[in-house]
Amino acid sequence: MFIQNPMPDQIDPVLVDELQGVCVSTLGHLRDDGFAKGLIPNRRPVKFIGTAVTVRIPHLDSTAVHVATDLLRPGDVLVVDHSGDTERSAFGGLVSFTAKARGAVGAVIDGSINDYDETLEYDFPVYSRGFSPITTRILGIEGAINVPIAVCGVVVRPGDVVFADSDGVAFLQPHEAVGLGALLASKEEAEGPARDSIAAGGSIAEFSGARAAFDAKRA
Ligand SMILES: O=C([O-])CC(=O)C(=O)O
Ligand SMILES: [Mg+2]
Repeated sequence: MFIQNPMPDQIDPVLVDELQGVCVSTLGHLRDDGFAKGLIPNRRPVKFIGTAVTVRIPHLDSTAVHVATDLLRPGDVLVVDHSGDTERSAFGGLVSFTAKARGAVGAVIDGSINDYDETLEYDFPVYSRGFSPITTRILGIEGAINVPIAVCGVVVRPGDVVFADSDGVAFLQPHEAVGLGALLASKEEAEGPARDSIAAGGSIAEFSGARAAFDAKRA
């Protein structure tokens, strides 16, 4: 059976701009949930922020990936739940070429990819579990587009914010991203004076609070 829900509203371009200026790992200093643990990028440095268009496929059939890829809009990110399969790739050169041609800013595949060199040639950023030369087929068995999916144990809804850079991928609901760029920027800006102080002989442990926390429980 196939499901195709409408394309999600795209995230506010202001949120995209705000998150462009900050690091995913700065969010990782503040929370543990929502990260796609275990995925690697096809290249570094990498940075993309966009709207999740979700796809779930079974192990062997990538029919829904091809259909969804045609629907991508500028600013979208293709996010694929391959139902736990890593032996077969459902994402290769032609899919990345099409995604890029539609204006998508990246892809996040909870599965393997193929045509690795081609993805680089098209300069299309893809996070995945790795690489496989064995691919899916167009079998018309089943798949779902724009439904909630699981990516590395994280629930991703169509329209979620995909926040990716060289350190990894975070998924946020749009309301969680409001004001987040400013919060992360203020945290990063605080490191400027810390660097100046450390360069002059100051202490990272004083800056971070580690010295005080350590001493408070020192045996
Ligand atoms: O077609 C596929 O499913 C994967 C592939 O090789 C491509 O995208 O070029
Ligand atoms: Mg191919």
